[in-house]
Parts: sequence; structure tokens; C-alpha cells
Amino acid sequence: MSQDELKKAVGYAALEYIKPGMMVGVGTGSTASYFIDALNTMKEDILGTVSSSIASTEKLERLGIKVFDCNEVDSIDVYVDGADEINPALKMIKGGGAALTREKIVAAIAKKFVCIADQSKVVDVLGKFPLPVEVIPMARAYVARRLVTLGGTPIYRQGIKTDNGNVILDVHNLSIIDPIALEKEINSIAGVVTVGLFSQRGADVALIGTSDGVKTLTLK
Ligand SMILES: O=C(CO)[C@H](O)[C@H](O)COP(=O)(O)O
Repeated sequence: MSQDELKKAVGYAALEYIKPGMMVGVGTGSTASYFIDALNTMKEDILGTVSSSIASTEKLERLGIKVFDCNEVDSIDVYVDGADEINPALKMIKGGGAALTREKIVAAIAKKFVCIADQSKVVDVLGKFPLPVEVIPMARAYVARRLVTLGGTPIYRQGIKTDNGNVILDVHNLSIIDPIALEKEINSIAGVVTVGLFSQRGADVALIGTSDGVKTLTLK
């Protein structure tokens, strides 16, 4: 199966976690886009959705799926989203699609986070995928210098503005042995909006698309 077929398989497999009357958090990216296609088949049954990006909101609304503003909802039953990397502890790197801040907000509100990813995203140690950091534009050079002191090589993602009007630094050459400590440390740098490490709030379940079918990973 191609990588795209594996993404589609997990996007549809996530429907298993969606029950009638639920408020559903919707992620961003090509795998999450397949989940939106799947969700379309039961759009009459759910209460509605909360979206993590303008792109996902536009697709949901095009399909006639109700999208609520985050501030209108008290809780989200399930959040379904992709990842750039996921480790066996279900901690992730996200933000390859520049939606990390809104994704982190929706994940924080959700009772359950279901990560959907093809097998190429599973790693033992996070950090091969450059770690995205959303930064207030005026702090870009300062934050980059601080990231260098942490051992990384930050590269400015040229020509990209996030949905929040900020910029992204992609940090190369990190081997992330202690994701929770690094998440806290990068988040404490002035000018950082969010780091794309999802370790304090990781996934609860991961559906991994493999050539032998969809595998389910949970925390031991
Ligand atoms: O974090 C994300 C967007 O900010 C995506 O979930 C991540 O980049 C995976 O994308 P894809 O499903 O297209 O491989």
C-alpha cells in the first residue's frame, strides 16, 4: 500500500471512536483530511466539530459539517489528528502543517486524543523530524539564538505565516531524550507561542497504518 492509502485507512479507522452526539475535535494535514471525509458519512449524528486550522474549517464547512468556535464549547469528546512523529509513549512532534498552536489548544480541551498516522511516523526517539516552533515575528532572531544554545539548528520556514499571524522555526539536529523537559524549556522562551512537542499532553490512542493493516497503540 502507498503512504497515501495507509493515511486513508487510519482516517477511516478513527470513525470507530466517534459516537452519536459527540463533539469532535478535528486536526490538520493530509491524514486528518481523510478523517474529515470519513466523518462526513456520519455528520448528521454528531453534535458538531471544533477545528484546529482554517484549512480544516474550510473543508468541514464545504461538506456541511457544523464547526463550533473553541470558545463556544465546554469540552470535546474526541480529538483526531495526525502527527509528524510518534514514539511508543505516544508523545509526538506535530506542526509540519504549521497548525501546532491551535492543535495544542484543541488537544488540551479534548477528553481523548486519537492520533492517526502511517507507519513511517513511528520512531523510538523523537527529533529526526525538525521540531516546529511557532514564534512571534519580532522574536524570531532571539528565539533562534536560544534554540542554538539547546543544541538545535533552527531554520526559518520562509514564506509561511501561521493562522495566528506568526512565523515558524524548524529545529534540526535534536535528539529528544526527555520530551517533557524540552517542551517546558522551549515554551518558557520569551516570544515562543508554542513548541510542536506534544508530550505533556500526548495521544491516548494511536492508529498506525501498516501494510498488515491498522495497528492500535495504547499506553501500557
Ligand atoms: O501537525 C500537523 C499539522 O500541523 C499534522 O498532523 C502533521 O504535519 C501530519 O501531517 P500529514 O497527516 O499530512 O502527514
